[in-house]
Amino acid sequence: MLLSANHLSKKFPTSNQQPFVAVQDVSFTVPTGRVVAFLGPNGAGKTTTIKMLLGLITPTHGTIQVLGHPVARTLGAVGAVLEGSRNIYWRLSPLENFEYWGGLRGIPRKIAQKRGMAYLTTFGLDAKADQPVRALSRGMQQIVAICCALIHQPQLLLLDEPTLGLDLTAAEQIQTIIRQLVADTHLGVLLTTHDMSVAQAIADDVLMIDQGTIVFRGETQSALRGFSSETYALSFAKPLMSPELTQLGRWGTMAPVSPTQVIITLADTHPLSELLEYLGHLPITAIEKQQVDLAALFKHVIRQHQKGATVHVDRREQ
Ligand SMILES: Nc1ncnc2c1ncn2[C@@H]1O[C@H](COP(=O)(O)OP(=O)(O)OP(=O)(O)O)[C@@H](O)[C@H]1O
Repeated sequence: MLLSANHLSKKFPTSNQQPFVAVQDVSFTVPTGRVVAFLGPNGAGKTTTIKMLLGLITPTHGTIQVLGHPVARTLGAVGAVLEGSRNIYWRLSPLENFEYWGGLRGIPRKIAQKRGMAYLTTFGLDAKADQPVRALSRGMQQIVAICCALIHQPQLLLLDEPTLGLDLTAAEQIQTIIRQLVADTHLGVLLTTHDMSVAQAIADDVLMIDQGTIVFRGETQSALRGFSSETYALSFAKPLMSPELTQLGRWGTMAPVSPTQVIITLADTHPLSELLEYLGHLPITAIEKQQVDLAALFKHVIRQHQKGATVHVDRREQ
C-alpha cells in the first residue's frame, strides 16, 4: 500500500482543561495509481490530517506509513500542493521555481530544469517557462505548482483544493492533468476539495470526514450506484403541508424540487416498505428511482451523521 493511515487522532490544547479533538481514530489507505478524494465540511479535520501525513504536526495517536515505512523517513516519496499556487515563488519563473524546489529535494539543477520543462511541454505551458509566475493566469500557476510538487518524482501526491478559484475550463484542465499523471506514472493522489463535481469526475475512491471521524468510504462509482438505488423522486397531486414534509424527512435526507416534488434518500435504518406505507396516506402520483450525484451523496452522509443516525461507513464491498 502506498499510504496507510492507522487510527490517527489529533488533540489540540485549549484554554480550559479539555483538549479539542480535531481528528479521532481516522484510518484509510491510498493505493498506487488511484485518486482518493478526501471530503468533508469546513472544520471537519481534513487539513489537520494532511498536516499529519506530511509530518508537519505529530499525531496524538496512530501511525502513518508510506510504502510500508514510517512517514518521517519517507517524505521523499510525497509531493504536496497545499495552498494552491501560493506555495511557489511568484517573482521567479517556472524554470527558476523548478530549480529552487528541486534543489531543496536534492535534485541537481539541470535535471530539475529538464523534468520541469518536460511537464510544462506535456501540459502546454512550455512558452511560459521563463515568465515570472505572477504574470501567469491562476490556472497556469496551479499547473506550475503541481509540476513543482512532482519535481522529485514522488509516488504520492497530496493536493489541497487544486481547482479552487479556477474557471470551468482551467478546472477541467487540472482534472485532466491529474488523471493523465495517474495513468502515466501510477501516482497515488489524495485530493481535498469542496467541489463535488471535481471529486466525482476524477476520484476512484471517496473518503468523507465529519467532526473528526470518517463517516463514509467507498469506491466512487459503486457508491453512487448504491445510493441511486436508495433515492427516489416522489411526485404529489398537490403541494405537501409542512408537517407532512417534516414527517417525510424522518425517512432519510430530503430535498424539495418543486412544491409537488421531493427527492428522498433513505437512511440506512429505514426500508422502502415503511416509506411506501406512509406514502399511502399522501396524494402520491409517482415514485421514480433517482440518479444520485456525489454532491447529493455527500449531503446525505453528512446530514445523517449530524442527525446522529447510523451511517453505514464502509461501502467498498458494494
Ligand atoms: N492548531 C490548532 N489548534 C486548535 N485547533 C485547531 C488547530 N488546527 C485546527 N484546529 C481545529 O480543528 C478542527 C479541524 O480543522 P481543519 O483545518 O483540519 O479542518 P478542515 O476540514 O481542513 O476545514 P476546511 O475545509 O475549512 O479547511 C477545526 O475545528 C479547527 O478549528
